Amino acid sequence: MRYAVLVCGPAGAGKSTFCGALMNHLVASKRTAHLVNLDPAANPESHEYEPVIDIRDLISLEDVMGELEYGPNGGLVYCFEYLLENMDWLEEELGEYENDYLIFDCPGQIELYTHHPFLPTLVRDLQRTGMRVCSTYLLESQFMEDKYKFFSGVLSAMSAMVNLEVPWINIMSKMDLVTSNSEDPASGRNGIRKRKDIARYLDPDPLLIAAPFGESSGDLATSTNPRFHALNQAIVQLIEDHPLVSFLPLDLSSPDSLETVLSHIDYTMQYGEDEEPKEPHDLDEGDFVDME
Ligand SMILES: Nc1nc2c(ncn2[C@@H]2O[C@H](COP(=O)(O)OP(=O)(O)OP(=O)(O)O)[C@@H](O)[C@H]2O)c(=O)[nH]1
Ligand SMILES: [Mg+2]
Repeated sequence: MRYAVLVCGPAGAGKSTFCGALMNHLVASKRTAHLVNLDPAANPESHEYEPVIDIRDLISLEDVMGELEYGPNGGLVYCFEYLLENMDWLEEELGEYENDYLIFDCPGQIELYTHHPFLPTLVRDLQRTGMRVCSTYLLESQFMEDKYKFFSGVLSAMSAMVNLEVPWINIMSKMDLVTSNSEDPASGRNGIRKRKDIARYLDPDPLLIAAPFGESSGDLATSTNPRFHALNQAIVQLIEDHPLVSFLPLDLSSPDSLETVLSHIDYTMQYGEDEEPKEPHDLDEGDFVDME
């Protein structure tokens, strides 16, 4: 059985860093894993591990921009369309990896996750070749500093999730930054200082945007334009009715945190089907203890 873990999320969410950390962790646990780079714009030095398969061997953004005179965004879309037309290239490259765990570092263009057919087509192709696919979606912890930015992140995660129809794990990356913030009483602009506040973001509480929250946030009813109140209310209702998104915290400075995330990934793919299926580590109060 072959396993594919897609690492998705907006630009700069920490996808490539997470891929490297996951590779390190798997190698240290004596498991075979390989990195696949699907980002045509990736800097060759951005990966700690040399990718075994690299979209840049098929097409690179530099060439597209240079030869076809595309701008960076049009160029990226061109690269993915080119890959979709040449999926036999990817299948051939993947053919060498039987019984392996493949980590796909995806590009950070949000369009790819919301409405471009690239990822759904890729997933269907991978599944057709008998791979078990799961996707992770990273949002960085700085999103928690601004409720509106945070909920737009939640909505984009939701949109990507319903678009892809594979087992899905949302990850709040760069949690180490929240820890260092919390040591500084002057920071935590929106009151992300206490454990229970973090919990309201990891398991998004729609009331964060419906009602005033924390001392420093002010009264949202007066701080936002009344024209948006009905929209906010509708978003609150949507998230309340469809609580699809919750986040696993990822703090790369803690090996336990990475292990917890990995155990969830393994569990959703039922990694090692001959073995007893493992329960994922419980995400309990203890996971936040060292964040205080
Ligand atoms: N503090 C902290 N910084 C991180 C962490 N992960 C990534 N970063 C930093 O965030 C920036 C972006 O990280 P990348 O891993 O390149 O993010 P990406 O999602 O691959 O970015 P794109 O491929 O450009 O979309 C880099 O400067 C990293 O050093 C983390 O866990 N903690
Ligand atoms: Mg990257």
